[in-house]
Amino acid sequence: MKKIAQVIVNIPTRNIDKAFSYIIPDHYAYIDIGWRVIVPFGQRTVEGFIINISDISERDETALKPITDILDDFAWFGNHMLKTAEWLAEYYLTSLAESYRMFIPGKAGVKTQELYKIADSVSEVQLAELKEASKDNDNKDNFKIIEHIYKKGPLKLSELRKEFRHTISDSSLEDIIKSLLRQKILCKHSKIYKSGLPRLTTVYSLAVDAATAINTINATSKRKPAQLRLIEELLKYNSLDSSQLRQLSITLDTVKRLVKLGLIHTKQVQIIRDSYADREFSAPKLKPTQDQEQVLGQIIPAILEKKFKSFLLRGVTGSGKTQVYIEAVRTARNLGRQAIVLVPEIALTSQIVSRFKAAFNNDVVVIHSRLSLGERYDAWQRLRCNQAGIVIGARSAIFTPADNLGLIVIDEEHEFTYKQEEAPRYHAKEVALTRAKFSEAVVILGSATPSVETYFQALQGEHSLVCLTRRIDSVPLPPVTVVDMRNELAQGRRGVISPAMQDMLSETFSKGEQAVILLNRRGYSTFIMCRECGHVIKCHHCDIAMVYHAANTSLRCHYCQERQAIPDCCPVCGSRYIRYFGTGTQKVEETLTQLFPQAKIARMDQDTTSGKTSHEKILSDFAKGSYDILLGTQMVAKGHDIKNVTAVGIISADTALNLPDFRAAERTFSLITQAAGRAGRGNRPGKVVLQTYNPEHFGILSASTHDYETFFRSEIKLREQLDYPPFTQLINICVLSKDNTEADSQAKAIVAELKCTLRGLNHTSIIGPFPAPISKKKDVYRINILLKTRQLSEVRNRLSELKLHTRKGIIIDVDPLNVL
Ligand SMILES: Nc1ncnc2c1ncn2[C@@H]1O[C@H](COP(=O)(O)OP(=O)(O)OP(=O)(O)O)[C@@H](O)[C@H]1O
Ligand SMILES: [Zn+2]
Ligand SMILES: [Zn+2]
Repeated sequence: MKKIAQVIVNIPTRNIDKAFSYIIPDHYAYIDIGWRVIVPFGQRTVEGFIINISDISERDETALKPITDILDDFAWFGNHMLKTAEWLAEYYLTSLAESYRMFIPGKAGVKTQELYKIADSVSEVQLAELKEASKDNDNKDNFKIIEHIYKKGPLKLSELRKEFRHTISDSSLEDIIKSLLRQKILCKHSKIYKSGLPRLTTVYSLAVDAATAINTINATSKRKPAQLRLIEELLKYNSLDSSQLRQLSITLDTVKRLVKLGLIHTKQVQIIRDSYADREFSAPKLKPTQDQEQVLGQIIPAILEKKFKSFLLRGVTGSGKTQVYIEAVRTARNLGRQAIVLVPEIALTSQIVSRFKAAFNNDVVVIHSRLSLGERYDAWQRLRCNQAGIVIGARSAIFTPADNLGLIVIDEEHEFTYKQEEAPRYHAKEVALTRAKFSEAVVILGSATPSVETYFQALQGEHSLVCLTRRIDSVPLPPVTVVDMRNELAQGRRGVISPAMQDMLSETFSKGEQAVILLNRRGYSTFIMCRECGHVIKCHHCDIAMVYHAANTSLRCHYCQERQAIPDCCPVCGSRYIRYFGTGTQKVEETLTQLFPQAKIARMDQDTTSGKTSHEKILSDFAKGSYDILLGTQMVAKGHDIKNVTAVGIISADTALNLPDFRAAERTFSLITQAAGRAGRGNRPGKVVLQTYNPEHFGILSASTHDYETFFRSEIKLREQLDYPPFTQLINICVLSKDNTEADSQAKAIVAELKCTLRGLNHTSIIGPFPAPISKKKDVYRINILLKTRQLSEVRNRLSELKLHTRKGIIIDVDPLNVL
């Protein structure tokens, strides 16, 4: 008996939010839940995912359309992947398609193209009549087009345009096509391409023994030398593909002749691209230290048990967390289970990739943003056919279609990059925990500065807390000298580099050691302010301060890229005292060059690292010792392990403290601790100088002693007093409109709706509406409504009934990390 499939169509519109039913035709009777299929949808043909199968009723048989094609010869979604996708849509209030498609490389398995073809109903006789009619001048162009399509088969509009570009104008071409469609002479035809298809190549090998081949050639051919050489090469290499033939300067003609003679076999084989195949990795084999053994002693049994369990590995900077991950992954692999390792950003973490590559070789697949779609498919293909079992990647790698997942590692779990800032607005940690529950896998969350939420969960027993409290070989953490910049100013020292920092640096360079200097900003000087009236130059489209760029002495908006010249006087009060505020990397670089003319400086910020490999290149050159100083924004503070770095300077520790965000202290603490943690990781002691205007702030104080516990205890008290996460959970609802009053009234209407929907729920409050801190972005006004609740799942249920997320101009962010 026929069956019905419930199919999620892969169309990323927010207003379709259910599955549709299709008949499974007899010839696809074997397909099942989790398969990717092609189905008709309105006028279109689209990709879909089967999420359920049921029996057919008589009524269905006539009412429903059948599935037209399948995309793979296996179920793309394993059971736990389906459940994770379903959870994702429910938790983050997004459409089903938006969440299922996360598991597809490039988010879609097919591409569609509109073609024009002669309608099937048009007969030869009719065509002849049309030809006759075309002798009359008016219809000449019409028939030219029909004839061309008749000859060539279905064509794209662009192909027709190109063909007739000299004879028919674009607009009349379109008019003619429209009229032919109306007359039903032409019809539209959508062609579906599967994307990321395996690449095939032809491989040639000998079909007979060498003597037979040579004898045959000698007997039949004049152009012997080339053919004989081909036989010789085939004897040497066994088989050759077309690119190898090209390298050997053997023409395809030669090959074809021998194929014709039956001397050579041809075979199509799939090429699976491995973008790291040609690179060599080496790292010393490390024997786990006693501390690492003790941590592994808790993690390994859990992996062996093949049950869900999560660990928070809190290990001070340089305590050897990577080696713990490696041993844990080895355990999972020995069981034949797969592992996903998430890192905040591949370009900044090439060291961890190298260590995994050195330990596991080709068993590791690296997924990064520079991979082509084909390469991404291949990476996943390698996993499917067991050529590889370990995936390393940034947050989206959590959606890797691995069927037999045993372990998920999230390194630097506190990093904000694990949250996606577009729909679905997921946090990779939440997805990892959910996916691991469904697949009975172990999760390791690692960090020297765990997020307040994660640490709180661990203390509540949600994750097992395991700790590495010392650096490898008990190397001490670097002492931090705090410089109070207010004192510096009071004593007339206005330089961006204090004498204390200068002393540290000269000492470092005199010993041939290296320094990292962190500046939590970008650009030369950040914004421009009038010293008389306080006016700040802002972007007209985005309501945010324009940033000064010295390179082209202009102002630029970092949201919309709008440029503006620097005004000579204040546009509000006309004062000439309009000056540059703040300090950027370029300015610090100039100062450093003046102070240390011999020092070679590598600058790393968004301006210098827009190129393809710059991040990795700058870091690896610095690691090789090509530079004395690595200077830059946050990105210089992350993850790297360079033994010759003994000094770290933090120039403006507190810029992050002033963000309108309840996590400002946490961000500041972790940034400083991570930066300080780059110093003295080898056998030479490290040193840190930290400049600040808020030396008594608890975040800065505890960072200066690398004291996570103390920081956490103060911070958690504040969170409790103010009823912020982890004591509550937040949902941000952002209303967008080009028209300010429209945005305003819509937001008010939504608040009224929410009040009604959420009535009677305890511990739930609606804050706002209020303009978002960046109240206008690219000419769109933004108004926030913040929900704070201790009953997230109930609030979510009610919001879901309200179907807010399917409305236009509304962004819902569950557990937002950024409400700017
Ligand atoms: N068992 C070991 N024996 C010797 N050296 C080790 C061992 N484990 C790790 N190391 C070395 O210790 C250094 C620090 O390790 P790793 O980079 O993993 O630290 P981490 O905990 O990830 O630090 P961070 O949080 O600062 O990134 C590395 O150079 C690593 O090679
Ligand atoms: Zn002014
Ligand atoms: Zn702008």
